[in-house]
Amino acid sequence: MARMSLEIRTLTSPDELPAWFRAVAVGFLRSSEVSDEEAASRAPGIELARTQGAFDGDRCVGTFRTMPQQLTLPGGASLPSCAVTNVTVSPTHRRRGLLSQMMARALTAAKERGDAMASLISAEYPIYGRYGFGPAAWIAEWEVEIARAGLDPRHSGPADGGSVRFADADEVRAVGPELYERYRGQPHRQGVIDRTGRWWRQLTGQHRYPGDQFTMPFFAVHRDAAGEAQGLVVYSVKEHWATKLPENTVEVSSLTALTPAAERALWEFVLSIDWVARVRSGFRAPDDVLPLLLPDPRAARLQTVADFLWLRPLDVPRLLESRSYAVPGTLVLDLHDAAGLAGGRYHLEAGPDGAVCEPCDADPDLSLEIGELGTLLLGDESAVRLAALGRAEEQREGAAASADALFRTSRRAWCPDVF
Ligand SMILES: CC(=O)SCCNC(=O)CCNC(=O)[C@H](O)C(C)(C)COP(=O)(O)OP(=O)(O)OC[C@H]1O[C@@H](n2cnc3c(N)ncnc32)[C@H](O)[C@@H]1OP(=O)(O)O
Repeated sequence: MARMSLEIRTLTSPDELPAWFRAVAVGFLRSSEVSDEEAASRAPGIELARTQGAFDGDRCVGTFRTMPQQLTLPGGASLPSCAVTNVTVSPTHRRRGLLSQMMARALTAAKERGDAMASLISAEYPIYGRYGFGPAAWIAEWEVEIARAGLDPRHSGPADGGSVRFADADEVRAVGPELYERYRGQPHRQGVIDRTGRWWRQLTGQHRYPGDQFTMPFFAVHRDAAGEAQGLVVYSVKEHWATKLPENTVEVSSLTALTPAAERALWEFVLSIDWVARVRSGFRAPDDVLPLLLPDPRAARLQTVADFLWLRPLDVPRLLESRSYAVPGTLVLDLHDAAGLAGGRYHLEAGPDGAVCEPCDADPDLSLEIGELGTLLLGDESAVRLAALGRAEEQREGAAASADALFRTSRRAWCPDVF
């Protein structure tokens, strides 16, 4: 049998994109065909220099792409992350190391570029741990049965004296991006990522792919008493009538609120629409307040809890110096990184006023794989739990609890967007 000649390389010409998009569609089991028209409409979102293909002769059998991303850390600062997406290897070429090679190239490039970390949303749990990624933020989804929730349909409107009004696509494009920028800079928004102009154009139907089934969603903006936009909810309605009884479902795709009053007002709004029997929350932070806004929280039934955002540290001092810490403390971390990108021993001196993290030779307090630091970075996992699981090793008794005192956050990390 002739041996295959497999080549992995960065795409060099937009002419290669149609075959590359077809390979993505095949890898994701979507279709074996992507029209040239659709490929052309997807091409402007792609940075060729960050797009890899695996080729068997002239056939594209593997895909891997990265994008620039800003990712918020505890405290509200954000750092550049190398966002990984469109990872596929054709079923005919799997388990021969193609992904491993594309990942190694992408992480090396990200490190050289100065990205502090890499991020992705993992299709399956077991794929990315081997490359130094760890699950850093989880999602939860609820379905609220309105009849059981006990809400008073005569509720008196937003607690801040503001209003909730529908907005059209133009208003959303005018108000949404700035509102969201303020949102992702708030102190407890760790895990939130930036949204591009293209993201907003897609949301509002200004940018559509040929063949997409787009229906304009409903947009409602909450403004406070001074008229300042403080929140935006985006939802669609799944229609169902059961012999003259309305059984419609509101499906929230995004709810962003800058204040607790706006958050409450927008949830109460979507929970009080006539003809609606159920509200699906969409993917939210696992500690979202939604159930507790209901007189009967059990009316919010949990549908999904799952890992979502995975992080791979690339620049440990920058990551640990850029996040916030509620209490003062010091910790020496011994980080193992088989890829040689971010491992080593680091001394962290942290506190509410800032942190210094430097390479050192001191005796370590805690030893762990680099991916476990990805898991701890946003404060969503306990080092004590990782130690109990054998995923972190205490070199000093009590070090895991000290790490938790430093790293854990009062609100849970959340990434609102799929990328
Ligand atoms: C960010 C995103 O885009 S997530 C989307 C990921 N893509 C998909 O899930 C689409 C369907 N799957 C695929 O296309 C491929 O199977 C991929 C991309 C997941 C893996 O590609 P491959 O080229 O087969 O991976 P590769 O051969 O480099 O695997 C390296 C190691 O990871 C393991 N591995 C790869 N995929 C998986 C998996 N899905 N589950 C468990 N282990 C896996 C391999 O067994 C191998 O282990 P080994 O080194 O101990 O032998």
